[in-house]
Amino acid sequence: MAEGRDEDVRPPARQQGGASTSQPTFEPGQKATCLASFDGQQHMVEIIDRRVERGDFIYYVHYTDRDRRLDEWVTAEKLGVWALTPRPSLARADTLPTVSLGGDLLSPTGDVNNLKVTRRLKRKYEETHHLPVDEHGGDHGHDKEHHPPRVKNIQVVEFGRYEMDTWYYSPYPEPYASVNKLYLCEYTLKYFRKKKTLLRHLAKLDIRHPPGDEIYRSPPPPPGQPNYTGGAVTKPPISVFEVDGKKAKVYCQNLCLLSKLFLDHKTLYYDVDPFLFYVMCERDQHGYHMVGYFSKEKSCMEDYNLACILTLPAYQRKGYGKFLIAFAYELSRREGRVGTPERPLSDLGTVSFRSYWTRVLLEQLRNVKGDVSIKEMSDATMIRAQDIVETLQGLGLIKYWKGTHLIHADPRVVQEHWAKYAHQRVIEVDPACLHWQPLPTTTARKRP
Ligand SMILES: CC(=O)SCCNC(=O)CCNC(=O)[C@H](O)C(C)(C)COP(=O)(O)OP(=O)(O)OC[C@H]1O[C@@H](n2cnc3c(N)ncnc32)[C@H](O)[C@@H]1OP(=O)(O)O
Repeated sequence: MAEGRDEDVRPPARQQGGASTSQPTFEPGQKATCLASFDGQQHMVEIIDRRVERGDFIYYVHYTDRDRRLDEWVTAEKLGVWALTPRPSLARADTLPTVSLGGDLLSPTGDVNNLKVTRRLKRKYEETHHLPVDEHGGDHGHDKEHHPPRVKNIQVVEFGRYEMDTWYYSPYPEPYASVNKLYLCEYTLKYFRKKKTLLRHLAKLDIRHPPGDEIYRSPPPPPGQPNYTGGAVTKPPISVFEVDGKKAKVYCQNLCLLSKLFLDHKTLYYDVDPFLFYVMCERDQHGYHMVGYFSKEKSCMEDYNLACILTLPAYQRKGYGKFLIAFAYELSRREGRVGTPERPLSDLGTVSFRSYWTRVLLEQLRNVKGDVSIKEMSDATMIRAQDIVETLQGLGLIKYWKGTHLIHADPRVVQEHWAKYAHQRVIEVDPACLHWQPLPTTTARKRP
């Protein structure tokens, strides 16, 4: 057996920086195990940062098999030394890119015992073992300078009648970036450190909607039905505003700062001129309450019909995300261009688009008589062909034959899949409520 393979990878158990316990200390960048608060189980973590609190270290950890929104500060008692011991799966040649390196084992931090590892091997190892891919490698176009700090700064935002825990770091300017709780105006998206300053701002404010054109307005509830109160009525009155990044620059920049709190891979904050923002609001007697938005490039050489999408956490899992996605495809329909979201998709973005595509395609297949091609499906739904192929592959409704993908929609299989979607709560986009026409060039659009 190669030297070093069986050895535990242990951090130096020494006291540092005034910490007083006998617990081993951990360095930023080190791997450890941690008892996670989200499921009470042990997970592998990377130590991102540490600070001294009441004489002991506390650590900011990233669960390497989970999304960064679960990153958290933990006390040393929750951490354990991560010991690298041989496991059957690690000994398999097909999962070990290091076999060619003289049988030495790549340590979880990416070092091979006394050997140099190529970048490609390190990446392959990280992918095979679901470790975070080296973030300076440019997976999402980030490099060292542009990647934001990884420790969450603002913990809570108050927005309208909701208080929401944040998920990620956002580059709000100082001194706002260092507060625990930020107060936001839900109409202007301006941010405040103190509630009384927000209230003074609201008292002087005479608009109660986003600064753009209301291009979509669903009808009010039928007579006798109470106004939407957050769950009583399945179809809340909804409006969508088109906000131009060039005309309402500060609002759109504030929107990007807010959405960064919930979007890990977002890089756009200040250069908002080339984008239009479609801001979705619930309407009531007090005004228009923003629930989410998506952005779209004014002039896009690719097929992208949506750059970033967000539903604020207080409004998530009510069908608003799929409404926004359907809205983006309705705009594509009016433009006469198929569309697809900009990549990469987040985990929640993937789930939401997959769910939207599946439902729409199953609906098509249920109604179609005889054979249908991918091109016909794409023309009918405005969904890009590649997204159709991948979705139908996942459902087992497509075959690859003589170099071509052929839809093979057995009605029984379609019906089986559809049964899962039939009772879903869907907020439909009503084309009759959308007052929007594209101009021949998408860069300059005339209002209807
Ligand atoms: C191109 C891009 O911008 S990718 C980035 C996407 N945006 C983000 O990740 C920002 C943070 N996330 C969000 O804002 C939201 O989760 C969104 C926009 C992705 C979805 O918004 P929601 O209003 O929750 O969407 P909606 O209620 O329509 O649900 C969509 C699907 O996602 C599922 N879903 C939503 N949240 C969760 C969750 N936390 N866990 C598991 N599934 C979830 C829903 O169950 C639903 O699936 P189903 O149709 O099979 O039941």
